[in-house]
Amino acid sequence: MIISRLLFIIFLVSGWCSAQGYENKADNILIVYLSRTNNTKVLAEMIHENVGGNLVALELKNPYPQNYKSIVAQVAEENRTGFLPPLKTQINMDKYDTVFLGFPTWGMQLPPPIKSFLTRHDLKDKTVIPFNTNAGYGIGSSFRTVESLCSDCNILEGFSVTGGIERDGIYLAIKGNRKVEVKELLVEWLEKLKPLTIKN
Ligand SMILES: Cc1cc2nc3c(=O)[nH]c(=O)nc-3n(C[C@H](O)[C@H](O)[C@H](O)COP(=O)(O)O)c2cc1C
Repeated sequence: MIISRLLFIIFLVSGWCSAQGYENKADNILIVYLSRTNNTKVLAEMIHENVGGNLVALELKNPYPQNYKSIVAQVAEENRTGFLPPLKTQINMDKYDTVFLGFPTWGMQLPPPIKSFLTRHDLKDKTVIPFNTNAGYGIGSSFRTVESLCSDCNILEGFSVTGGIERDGIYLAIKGNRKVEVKELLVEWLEKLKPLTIKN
């Protein structure tokens, strides 16, 4: 009796997985993201729920200051000088062929740690899919910079939504009804990508 119930559960779960359509590729999918106030992290987790794969938060050797004005000033200086902050997170890219790359907009640009990631990891010939949250001012030059730092990657259509407004004390904004709304948009986007990311 217990065994037949167990078999039934396995049957249901495997049916659900194949309905997602990503099951063959899950081991080859990396979802890597930078997030300070967790909005981008929520998107990363939603993508992970839908496509599986490995979920990795990028960490820095020297974390940014907590204070908003201090981080804004530091990021502006890093962007000005082209400084690439060293990463604590090192990823062996060999086993991945699809990389979901998540980041907030910082100073209307790609955050320096993502520039570090793209510069210090070999993503040649991999499929790269950017996703982003911002305070309502959009992606700025961030997606274009992904393209230029990853010119030998196959970059697919990215996804971007409004997240928090740290400047005004609004930190995690993708929660409650807003989370439900964002999830619908995100699933719609993933459905469009599916034929491009699954190779049989
Ligand atoms: C240093 C810094 C710079 C930012 N610059 C911008 C910006 O130029 N445009 C914008 O729309 N939002 C900007 N933001 C807001 C974040 O993009 C937004 O809050 C995002 O949702 C944060 O994502 P997270 O919660 O994953 O860290 C900035 C935030 C920080 C900390």
